[in-house]
Amino acid sequence: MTTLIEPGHVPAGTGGTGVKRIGIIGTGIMGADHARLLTHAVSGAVVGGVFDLDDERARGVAGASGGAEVFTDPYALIADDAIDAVLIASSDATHEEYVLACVAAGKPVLCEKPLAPTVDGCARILDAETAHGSRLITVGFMRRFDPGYTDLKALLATGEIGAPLMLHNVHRNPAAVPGMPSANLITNSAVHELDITRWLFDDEISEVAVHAPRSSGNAGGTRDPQLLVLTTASGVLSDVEIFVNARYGYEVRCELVAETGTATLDAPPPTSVRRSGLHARELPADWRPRFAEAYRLELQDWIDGAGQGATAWDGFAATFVAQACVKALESGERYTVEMPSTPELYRR
Ligand SMILES: NC(=O)c1ccc[n+]([C@@H]2O[C@H](COP(=O)([O-])OP(=O)(O)OC[C@H]3O[C@@H](n4cnc5c(N)ncnc54)[C@H](O)[C@@H]3O)[C@@H](O)[C@H]2O)c1
Ligand SMILES: O[C@H]1[C@H](O)[C@@H](O)[C@H](O)[C@@H](O)[C@H]1O
Repeated sequence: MTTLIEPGHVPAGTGGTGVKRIGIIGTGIMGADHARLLTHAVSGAVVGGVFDLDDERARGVAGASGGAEVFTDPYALIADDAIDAVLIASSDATHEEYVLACVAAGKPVLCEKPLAPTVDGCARILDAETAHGSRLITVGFMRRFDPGYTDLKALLATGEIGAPLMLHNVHRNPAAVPGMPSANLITNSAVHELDITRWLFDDEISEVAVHAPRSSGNAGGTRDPQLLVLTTASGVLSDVEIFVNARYGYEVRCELVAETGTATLDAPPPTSVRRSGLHARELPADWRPRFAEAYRLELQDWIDGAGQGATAWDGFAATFVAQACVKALESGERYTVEMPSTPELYRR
């Protein structure tokens, strides 16, 4: 039986060892990567159990994690007393049912972003957690732990470059599934920038517009790229270029413009190569190398119960803004975002 935990903390492990046994649901790219980090790079945790609809994947990750139990029923994993906390890394649309089951079992859960792809789904999760009465849910907005973004936030707090005015974000993936719904660029990818904008400025997004040029010939009918223009309640403008078929590599960067200075977040690898008339740096193929340290810090924070991760409210808020952006994309109009007031549970 799990004791009351606050906020989103993983409880002390069973057996008095202090080591927490984590159950992972979804052992694809992210589930496997989190399992690797929990096993080799995070202290105080082991992978205790895994479940995936694809049994072979689950077995592979269990083997690589030192022989974790392979469950055939995800709800049995959640209910198992030997599992102290659950990490959900299955596909977006499945998050809600698993998070709700974790809350019903009183079990801490780290859910990959988005908390749920729809506002209704996020609202049902908020209702369940607020009825439970304490925070169990952490959402995997790992950029909050990325050293580049935390430097930007610390710099703003010093006042050295004055008050923020604009944030220009670039978010590019090499390739997406052909014909992917255009809304996914917002709900699955740009949702990171929606969260980072709220977190960096400690401000709500109050208005959104989305522009799309002609789509790339590589996008298979998806509206790609897109340009989101977000305005915060205090009047900061955050624009997001999201381009998921950029082909050349994975890249996330931004420039913060403030009243007396600017700051650029780039994450070039430390080594550059000069040859054949080129001066080049390699770009990663996906998010794992780019945000490796952020994932490690996010997991360590969760295991330690330090509570710096995004809450279910942050997950709700990001999806709430994402939904307004989807409407803006579809209609070509601007939308005012009327965020509901923050429930008491998340005001502390
Ligand atoms: N924070 C980040 O930077 C980041 C990066 C990539 C993906 N993600 C998120 O992580 C999640 C997983 O993404 P991925 O890239 O690993 O995808 P993936 O397709 O590689 O893996 C998803 C896995 O979930 C399994 N699955 C599907 N439905 C399931 C169900 N009902 N129950 C259990 N397992 C199920 C699939 O078999 C697959 O193995 C997604 O929600 C995605 O948005 C987050
Ligand atoms: O699911 C992934 C993940 O969230 C990455 O962090 C993001 O950069 C990608 O665009 C998205 O497709």
